[in-house]
This record gives sequence, structure tokens and C-alpha cells, in this order.
Amino acid sequence: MIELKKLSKVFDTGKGALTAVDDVDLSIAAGEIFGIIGYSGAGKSTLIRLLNGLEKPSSGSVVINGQNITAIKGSELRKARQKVSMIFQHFNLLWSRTVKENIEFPLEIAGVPKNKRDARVLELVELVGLKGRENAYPSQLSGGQKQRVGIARALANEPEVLLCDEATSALDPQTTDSILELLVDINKRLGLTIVLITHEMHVIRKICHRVAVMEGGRVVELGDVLQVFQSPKAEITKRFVAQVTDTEDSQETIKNLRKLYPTGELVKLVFVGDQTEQPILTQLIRKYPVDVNIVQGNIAHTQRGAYGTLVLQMKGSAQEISEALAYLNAESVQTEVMSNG
Ligand SMILES: Nc1ncnc2c1ncn2[C@@H]1O[C@H](COP(=O)(O)OP(=O)(O)OP(=O)(O)O)[C@@H](O)[C@H]1O
Repeated sequence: MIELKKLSKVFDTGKGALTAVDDVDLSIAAGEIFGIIGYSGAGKSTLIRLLNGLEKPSSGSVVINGQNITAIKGSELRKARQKVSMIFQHFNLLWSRTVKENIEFPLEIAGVPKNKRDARVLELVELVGLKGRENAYPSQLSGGQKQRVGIARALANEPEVLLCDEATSALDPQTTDSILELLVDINKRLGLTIVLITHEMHVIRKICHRVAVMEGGRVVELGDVLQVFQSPKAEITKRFVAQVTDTEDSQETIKNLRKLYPTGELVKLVFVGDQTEQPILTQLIRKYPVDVNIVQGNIAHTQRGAYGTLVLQMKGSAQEISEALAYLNAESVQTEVMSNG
């Protein structure tokens, strides 16, 4: 669906050349929800602007549905860009137009006749859950409702790709969840390919199928969301994963527990997918003479299945503990000893 090949963008700043996107190769499948995560300055916005043809690459190519958008111009490019739509962090709505008129706007531009426009707007208003608010102005809407207008407007001309630029960063956690749910719903119902950029790992966790991690203009890690959560490789990915799985509280708890139980081992277990529903802990205690104290645990649900972490204090002889850990590893549960007692 989307093929980025050796894509680079170099800006000529007053102080010399700055490589914002550096030799990126990516392949995004039709119907996929693909996340790109990185800290500020990583090159995410530049990459997304290259994707919708707003920026020309310094080298490399962007192919969308078999069409190399870096090689076309004028009306051909405008047509190709209609297939790629976008929603924004600050919604970018027309403030003097109502909900209905905002959604209608791209249809007007595309030359759709009035009667068809009305029917399409009605359909979109229902799709994004704004029925009854058609005649409100953006200033009368909540942040979540504004983003719903943004989504409806982006979908008006039936795009094949929806680009989301930090689309939930200005929203509170509950509203964020409802907008993310809407995006998943649209992806399933319309088979729309969604590419989103964010600096928040919980957004990736909640809705993405695959994720690319960007740092310094490069993609430093790429994979299935569950796999990246289970075994992040790059240092930066580990930090992003920790945003979702390690709370300050748990770090504090572990520190306190080390003080309280200086004799035990603290072990972090990582469960993935079906394992989160298996009674592995029960089996462990039945099979091995170790004492187990649960320190902290959580399960995070991703689009690709569940991901759980559990911190245990294990007491027993070194031999018993190492056998218990070997059993867990044999059950494909990852273990990491967090203290040496
Ligand atoms: N038009 C431009 N001219 C010069 N430098 C630019 C331009 N656009 C972006 N940059 C630089 O390119 C680098 C990547 O910026 P980009 O906005 O793509 O990163 P980002 O990951 O989206 O970060 P943010 O979330 O802060 O926007 C930054 O160092 C930025 O200053």
C-alpha cells in the first residue's frame, strides 16, 4: 500500500544542512494501523509531510498504491493527494463554519453536487457520532467532538489512507480513548489504512498493529506492537515501553521491597498473548518449593493480544530459584532478575 524507499529529507538551515529524515525504508500494508513514535525532533512530522506530498524528498521515493507520488506534479498530484487524508493535533477546523459546513468543505472543493454532498455529510456525521450537533460551531464543541469533525472531514472524499498527526495529544485521557476507539472502528469498517505519529506509547499500544520507532531521522526499530512490547531492542524503545508498563509507583515499591525483604530475589516476568490467561503461577508454586510474593502486576491490551508484566519476590535456595526460573522460561515466560537479594 505504502512503500518508502531510501527516503531522505535534508533541510538547508542557516547553520548548514540538517537531515530530518535519514534513509528510511518502510512498507505499510493496506488496512494496517501503523504507528510511528519518536521524541520531538525525531523527524515524524517531516516523514508524514513526505507521505502526503506536502514535502519533496531530497532522495528516495514514496509509492502509494503503486503510484510514485514523488514523480508526479500538478493535477495528477492533487488527485493522488485526495486519496491521502489527514487529521491534526489542533483539529484545523474552519471556525466560522458549522460542523456540517466543515465536513462539506472538501466535498465542495472536489466539485461534488449539493444533493450528493448533503447525503454524504449525513452519513459521515453518523459515522463519527455527531448526530444532533450538525449546526454547532467548532467553538461550541468539546475537544473530542472537534476531532470527530476533523475525522469526518478527512473521510469525506473516501481516502485510502488516513494520516494522524498527534491527533489525540491535545485531549484528556478519556477523550483520547474514545477517539482511538473511533479510529479502530473506522479502520475495521472501511478497511482504511491508518498511519499515525505520536510521542505517546499508550496510543501505539491501544490501536496500532505495527510500530516504527524514530530517532534522529532514522527508523531504529520496527515490528509488531506486541513483539516490540515484549522485547524492545533499542534503548529508546525500552524507554517508550516503560512509559506504559513501569509506573513510578512500581519502581518505588521495588525499592521498598528490596529493603523489606533483603533475602529474596525480585523477578520480573513478561507474559504475552495466551500466556496471560494461563495459570502458570499456580503451576510454578505446585512444582517448586519457592515462596512467591506478588509485588506488582499489570496487563495491557494491544490490538495484537494481551501483554502482562508481574514482579515477584521469590524466596528459596539459589538452586530452587534457578529451577523455578528455568521452568518459567520453558513456558516461554520471559524472566528478569531485578535484584541479587
Ligand atoms: N522546514 C524546515 N526547515 C528546517 N528544519 C526543519 C524544517 N522542518 C523540520 N526541521 C527540522 O527537522 C528535524 C525533525 O523535525 P520534525 O518536525 O520532523 O520532528 P518531529 O519528530 O515531528 O518533532 P515534533 O513533534 O517536535 O514536530 C528537527 O530538527 C527540525 O528542527
